[in-house]
Amino acid sequence: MYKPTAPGTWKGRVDAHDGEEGKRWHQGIKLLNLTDEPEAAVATQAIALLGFCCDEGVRRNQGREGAVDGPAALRQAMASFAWHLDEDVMLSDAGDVFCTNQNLEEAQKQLGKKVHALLSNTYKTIVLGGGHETAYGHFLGIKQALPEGQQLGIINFDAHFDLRSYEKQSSSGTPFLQIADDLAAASIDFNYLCLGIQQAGNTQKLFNTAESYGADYVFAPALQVYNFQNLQEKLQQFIAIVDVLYVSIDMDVFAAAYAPGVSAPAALGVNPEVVLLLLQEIINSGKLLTIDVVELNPKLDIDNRTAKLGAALLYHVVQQWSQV
Ligand SMILES: N=CN[C@@H](CCC(=O)O)C(=O)O
Ligand SMILES: [Mn+2]
Ligand SMILES: [Mn+2]
Repeated sequence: MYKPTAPGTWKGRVDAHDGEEGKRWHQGIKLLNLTDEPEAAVATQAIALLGFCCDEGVRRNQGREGAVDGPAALRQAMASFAWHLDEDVMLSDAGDVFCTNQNLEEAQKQLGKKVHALLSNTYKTIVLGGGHETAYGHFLGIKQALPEGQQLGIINFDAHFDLRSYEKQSSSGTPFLQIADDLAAASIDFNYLCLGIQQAGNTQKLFNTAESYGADYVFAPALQVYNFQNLQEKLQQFIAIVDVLYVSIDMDVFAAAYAPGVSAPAALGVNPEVVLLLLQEIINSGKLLTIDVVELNPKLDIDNRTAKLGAALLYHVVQQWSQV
C-alpha cells in the first residue's frame, strides 16, 4: 500500500549551461523512503511531500472518479519550478500511499502512519490527495503527533462542509464529521473553520450539522480580496485560540474557470488570490503543522489548469513555510 517515489519520476526542463543558478525543483528534491521509520530531519527546515493515491471516497460519494492520479499530476506540475529555497532547506518526496481493493479504511490508516512518521521526525508535511477522504487519513497521523493538551485548529478551503454522516460508510463527503467525533471521544475540541462554502452546494442538513458541531464558515461570495480585512480578522481570531493548524485545500473551492479538474466544480467559486493571501496569514502565524491539497481530478482537467493552480499554491506555501 506504500511505495517510495521511483528515481526519474521528477523530471523537467534543464538549463545545464546555467549551472547551480539554473536549478529547478526536479533537480533539488530528495527522495525519502518511508518503508522503515525515517531518520529525523537533518536540515533546519525539512519539508516532505506525501501522495495519497485514492478516489474510493469519491466513488462512494457518487462523485466523478480520477483523483487517484492527483499526486502524479501535482508532482509533474511542480517539477520545473525554479529553485529559490535557502541552503538550509531540504525538500523531500516521501512517496505514495495507495488505496487497494476499495479498502479505504486501511488506506487511511496507512496514510496516518506515514504522516505520523514525518511529523514526529520534524518534517513539515504536505499531503497530495486524493479525494477529500485524504483528510481523515491525514488526521489519523496528526492525532498521534498532537502533543497532549494542544488545541488543534482545522481550516478547510472548500465549497462543501464534508460533514456528511458516515453511519453507513465513510467517503469523501464525511471526513470532518469523522474527525469531530474522534476528537470528541478523546475530549479534544473540534475547531473547524470552512472557507468558501457554496450555499447551493450544501443541504440544510449539512448547515444544521455544521451548527450543531460549532463549525464556523465563510460563504464563497464573501471570500474576496476587497473583503480581506474582515477575513483577516476572522482568521486571526480563529488562529488565536489554537496551538497548531491543519489546513486542507479542496480544489473545488475555486471557480471552475480556475479549477475545472474536480469532481464537483463550482461555477461561482473563489479566486485564487484571496486564498493565497489567507495562506500567507496562516503560515506567518507560525502555527501551521501540516497541509493537504485534495480533489484534483486530472481526467477532468483542462490543459493541467487545476494541477498548475494546486502546484502554484504549494510553491508559495513551500517558499514561505521554509522561512518560519
Ligand atoms: N467531497 C465532497 N463532495 C461534495 C460533493 C457535492 C456534489 O457532488 O455536488 C459533498 O459531498 O458535498
Ligand atoms: Mn471537500
Ligand atoms: Mn468540496
